[in-house]
Formats: sequence, structure tokens, C-alpha cells
Amino acid sequence: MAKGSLPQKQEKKKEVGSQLVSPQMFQRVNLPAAMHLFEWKYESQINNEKKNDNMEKFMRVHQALPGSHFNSLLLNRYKTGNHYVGWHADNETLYGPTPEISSVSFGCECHFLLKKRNTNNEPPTKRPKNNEGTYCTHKCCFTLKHGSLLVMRGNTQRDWLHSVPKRAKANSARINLTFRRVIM
Ligand SMILES: O=C(O)CCC(=O)C(=O)O
Ligand SMILES: [Fe+2]
Repeated sequence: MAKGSLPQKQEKKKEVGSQLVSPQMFQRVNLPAAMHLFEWKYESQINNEKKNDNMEKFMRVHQALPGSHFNSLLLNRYKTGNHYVGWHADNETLYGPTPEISSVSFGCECHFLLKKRNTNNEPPTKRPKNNEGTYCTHKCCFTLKHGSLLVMRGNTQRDWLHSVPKRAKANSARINLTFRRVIM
């Protein structure tokens, strides 16, 4: 993967939805600029595959998620375990009322936390323990490993907040690509 393609600058604040969360390194790119990132993935995972042109690689991503039509990509780089993203929803109007956000993780694994938005004056939910794959009523936690694909659809952004906490035992960087569809 070309180093120049990754976000190198530490951002002070990132505005996500209606909240400010801080800070991982991030960069928004258009799809053509991101094509070589997929090349890295395919070359490392499918060694004997003939090199196809970049459009075919994008078609493969869409084949993994039939019905999806992504046109925007956000690259997140978590250079150390101290990089994180706080609680937020990706509910900007440019993604429409029911955003589909799909992300692929590379490198060091992390926890991905979800908690239900507080609608009934309930006490704030505490950070969940790692109960991978187990849904609680109000909170859940998944481990995102190298190559994990996470999909958020429907009313997820309306009803839930998500975050990626600091990684105490991080031994390498983490890169996350989030695919989105901008509708306006
Ligand atoms: O790094 C991740 O897995 C999530 C990043 C995220 O939530 C975002 O970019 O909005
Ligand atoms: Fe997000």
C-alpha cells in the first residue's frame, strides 16, 4: 500500500454527525483515489489471482454486499493504541435517512462498541465488556480483526451510537475504510 495514500496528519477534532469526536487520523477520498488500497488487500489475500483492473476490484466489493452502491470512502488511520473515535452516529443528512455504512478493517484488532441512544431518560449506559456476538438490549461489543467487514444499515445511525476505544494492547497500527453513499 502506498504510504502517501494514508492519512498522515493528526486531526485535532473530527465532526461526526452532530458531535465532535477525537482523534484518529482520517481522510475522505473519492473512490478512484482509493483503488490501490483494494489492490493491497487482494494481493495479500489472493496471491495467485491475476491482477485485474481497478473497476473489477470495486465490483467485487459491491458483490460482497449486493444492493449497495457506495460512492464515498473515508480512511481512518489509528497509528497507535491511543488513537480512538468517541461515541457518535454517522447521521449527516448527506447520507440520507437510513445510511448504509460498511467498513473493512486492516491491521491491529480493536473493539467496536455500540450503545442505544438514550431516549427515555434512562441512566447513561456503561461501557460494555467484550461480549462479542452477544446482543444486549442497550449495548454490544464486536472485535474487528484484520479483514473484518462491518455493515451498519437501516435505522442504526438513528437509534445507536458507536465508538472505537483506545487499544491498551495495540501492537500495530489499524486502518479502517468506511464506504458510504452520499445522496446529495
Ligand atoms: O474505525 C472504525 O471502525 C469506525 C470509524 C467510524 O466510526 C467513522 O469513521 O465514522
Ligand atoms: Fe462512525
